[in-house]
Amino acid sequence: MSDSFKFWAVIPAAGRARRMGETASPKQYLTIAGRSVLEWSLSPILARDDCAGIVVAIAADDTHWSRLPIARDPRVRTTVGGTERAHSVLAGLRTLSLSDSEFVLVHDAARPCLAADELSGLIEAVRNDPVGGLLAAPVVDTIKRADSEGRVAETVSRESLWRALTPQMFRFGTLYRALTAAQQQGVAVTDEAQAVERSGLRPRIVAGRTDNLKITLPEDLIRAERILQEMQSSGGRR
Ligand SMILES: Nc1ccn([C@@H]2O[C@H](COP(=O)(O)OP(=O)(O)OP(=O)(O)O)[C@@H](O)[C@H]2O)c(=O)n1
Ligand SMILES: C[C@](O)(CO)[C@H](O)COP(=O)(O)O
Repeated sequence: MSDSFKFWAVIPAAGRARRMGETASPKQYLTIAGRSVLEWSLSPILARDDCAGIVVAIAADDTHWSRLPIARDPRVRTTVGGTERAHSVLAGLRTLSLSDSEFVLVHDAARPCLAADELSGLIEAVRNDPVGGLLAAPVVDTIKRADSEGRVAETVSRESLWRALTPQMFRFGTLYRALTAAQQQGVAVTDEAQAVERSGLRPRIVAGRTDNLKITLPEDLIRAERILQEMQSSGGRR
């Protein structure tokens, strides 16, 4: 019997990339290893048969998206994002007509190095989970909290600390209600899991790859390009 599991993806791509400084275009549209960051981020998701479709939340004044070849893919639609990442994700959810139990996967447009095996790992670990979950990487550095003078206030135990990555995958009803509640309460959640945690649930942590980096600062572009070139030379998205 064929597996009927399907998920929709929401891709927040409406950011202004302020931490990148002056660039030719917002970071999600910069070209690395021959393709835009955004197209790299979408490609492992579009390569899956269980992806029912993708909603990309773009800025209201975005002039880049329509020039990308992927904009002509019938499985990909766009909507206008919001002032915060969480608002852009919620805008994407609002375009979907899904039952509460259907899954939605959220992946940053600024994470182009997502590997196929890592994506599969999340989906297989979460598709039967009652809450949902996220890719994350264990914290391996010693963590310091700084004081107002830029000196060490304390060393924070890294025991059981993880860095949240994306994708993060939750059932539509759980995520929609959690993000709506956070917005109504004026709470700026920085990932989907935080909103779900605020609703009293505990998302599953799934170990992701440390090279699933988010392009945030200029030096991240070079790192991401090297990772993608290594992926290509080793025969595709691992
Ligand atoms: N209002 C926003 C803010 C961010 N994002 C998206 O969320 C992802 C992660 O956000 P981040 O790395 O912070 O991107 P920016 O907000 O663009 O970066 P900055 O904070 O440096 O401006 C990115 O794909 C970004 O496009 C979004 O869709 N809508
Ligand atoms: C969602 C995220 O990528 C998980 O680490 C991160 O929280 C996004 O933060 P940003 O400040 O919106 O980039």
